[in-house]
Amino acid sequence: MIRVSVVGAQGRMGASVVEAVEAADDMELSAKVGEQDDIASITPENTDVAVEFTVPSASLNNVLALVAQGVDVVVGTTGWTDAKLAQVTQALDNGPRAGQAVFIAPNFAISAVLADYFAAKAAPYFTSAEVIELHHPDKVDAPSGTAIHTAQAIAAARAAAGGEPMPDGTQGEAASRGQVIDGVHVHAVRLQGLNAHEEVLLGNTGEQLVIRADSFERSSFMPGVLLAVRTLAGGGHAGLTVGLDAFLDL
Ligand SMILES: NC(=O)C1=CN([C@@H]2O[C@H](COP(=O)(O)OP(=O)(O)OC[C@H]3O[C@@H](n4cnc5c(N)ncnc54)[C@H](O)[C@@H]3O)[C@@H](O)[C@H]2O)C=CC1
Ligand SMILES: O=C(O)C1=N[C@H](C(=O)O)C[C@H](O)C1
Repeated sequence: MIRVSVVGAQGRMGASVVEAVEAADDMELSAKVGEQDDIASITPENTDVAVEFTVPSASLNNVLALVAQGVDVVVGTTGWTDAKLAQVTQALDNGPRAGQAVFIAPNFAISAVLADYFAAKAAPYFTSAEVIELHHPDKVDAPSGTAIHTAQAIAAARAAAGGEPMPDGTQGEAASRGQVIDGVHVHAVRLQGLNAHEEVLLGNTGEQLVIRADSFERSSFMPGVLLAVRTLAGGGHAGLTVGLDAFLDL
């Protein structure tokens, strides 16, 4: 049995992970840790993999604490920057156990992972690309971690193909054009009734490709979370890995 502890267990995602772990035949729930609990209670003696879904302001410290304890971590919380990722890599290098692993996914839903992948594949063939993410109004961060990741992937694919900057006649600063991430405009919608959705618009003269992913329920993230837990528990992924595509045969 894989012993799993959940950090942020009382949150929307944390509670779904608790349910998914309890329903999995090959896993057992070890600890449920919330904001008021001591994360140091999670140790290699009681936990094979910790799953972390909290808030961007707390996630880095949680991950560093778990790595210092010698615990492998699957992270779904957003807000990761290159500087934060570098701190995780450094912590892993100094971890108390050989072969320690941290896995971070901007999105665990297969639809979103594939949308991201297809967008990067398509990007070099289009003059313009913009990203629209749409979420429930309780979400604290904007734009979504997924949209940032998608924009970066589009920009990298365009740059690798030697693409020109996108045409845009807007004059001066215009907030309504969204946040520009690596040259790609990203727009965030918060709407009651939505869960997690993303559209990538790709345009050429006279044509458009729309790639859309919809997570209607949080259950859509659970197969990806469990895949990551099983993969880390199986070993062989020492160090920091980002993105569920690393564990898929794409
Ligand atoms: N990677 C993915 O596929 C997905 C990622 N997310 C991300 O996961 C994160 C959590 O989302 P939700 O569950 O909707 O938020 P939420 O607000 O429902 O839950 C966050 C929980 O973390 C707890 N918390 C805050 N600080 C903590 C700390 N220091 N230690 C332990 N617990 C702490 C809060 O008390 C709360 O219960 C967000 O960053 C969100 O964007 C959400 C859905 C899917
Ligand atoms: O907060 C959410 O709900 C989600 N957060 C992640 C993100 O910011 O990309 C993943 C998914 O979009 C749901």
